[in-house]
Amino acid sequence: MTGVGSAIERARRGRRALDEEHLAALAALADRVRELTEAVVLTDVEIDELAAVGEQVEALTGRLAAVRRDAPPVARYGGHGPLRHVTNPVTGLGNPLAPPLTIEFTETGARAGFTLNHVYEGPPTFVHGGITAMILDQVLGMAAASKAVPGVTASLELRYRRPTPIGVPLTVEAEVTGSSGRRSHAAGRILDPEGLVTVEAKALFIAPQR
Ligand SMILES: CCCCC/C=C\C/C=C\C/C=C\C/C=C\CCCC(=O)SCCNC(=O)CCNC(=O)[C@H](O)C(C)(C)COP(=O)(O)OP(=O)(O)OC[C@H]1O[C@@H](n2cnc3c(N)ncnc32)[C@H](O)[C@@H]1OP(=O)(O)O
Repeated sequence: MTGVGSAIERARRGRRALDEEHLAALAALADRVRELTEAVVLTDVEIDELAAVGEQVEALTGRLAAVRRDAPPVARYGGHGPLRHVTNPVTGLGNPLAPPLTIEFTETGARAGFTLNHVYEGPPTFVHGGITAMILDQVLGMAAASKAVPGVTASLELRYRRPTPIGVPLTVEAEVTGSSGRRSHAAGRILDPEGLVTVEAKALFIAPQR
């Protein structure tokens, strides 16, 4: 087999799957690290305390790195379903970088509610545009995968209509707008608490040739 699609399949199958108990423990650790990251971004402690905490964090990193995988793990849906990517940077419960988003599938696509803290700030009080792009890429991709053909992002077009606020409940929604052969088209948006669109997106996903 050649091509990106088969390479993704092979890489996922070659990874050791976590059981549900192990995944829950990893997710709990990732939550604590999310709290740590927000605390780092907002801390106002003295310089000596910054250095002291840094030393403790370095020691904790050493404990985790003591037994290391070559690549992130996967897990099975519900413990025995298909393999899922548990460290995805948007949805991964096991990735502290991920907000994380819990995506639900709708009749026409996918949606999720989420709130972003100051870790994701770009312009003061607003979400960084690269973060909203990443979220839209993922949710449009999952809409396409669930309603049309799973594929990699070939193009992503964004229109930032108004700033996306930090610290308030946001919604992201996406729907499939067409598909043919290996190609799926999707459209979506991020909405603020008043239902106003902050970012609009259109994307093309292409199933890699095997
Ligand atoms: C078992 C297979 C699984 C495969 C799916 C893999 C993953 C998806 C799995 C689950 C999905 C679930 C949810 C999440 C999904 C997505 C969220 C985030 C995804 C990413 O974060 S993903 C990383 C960023 N992404 C890349 O890293 C892509 C790099 N890139 C490539 O891997 C190639 O570039 C590729 C494969 C895109 C095309 O390669 P290729 O060799 O197959 O292309 P080819 O030339 O044959 O084009 C075929 C037809 O598409 C037209 N076409 C091509 N490109 C176009 C473009 N940009 N605009 C308009 N049309 C375009 C041509 O014009 C032609 O059209 P025509 O057939 O009519 O001539």
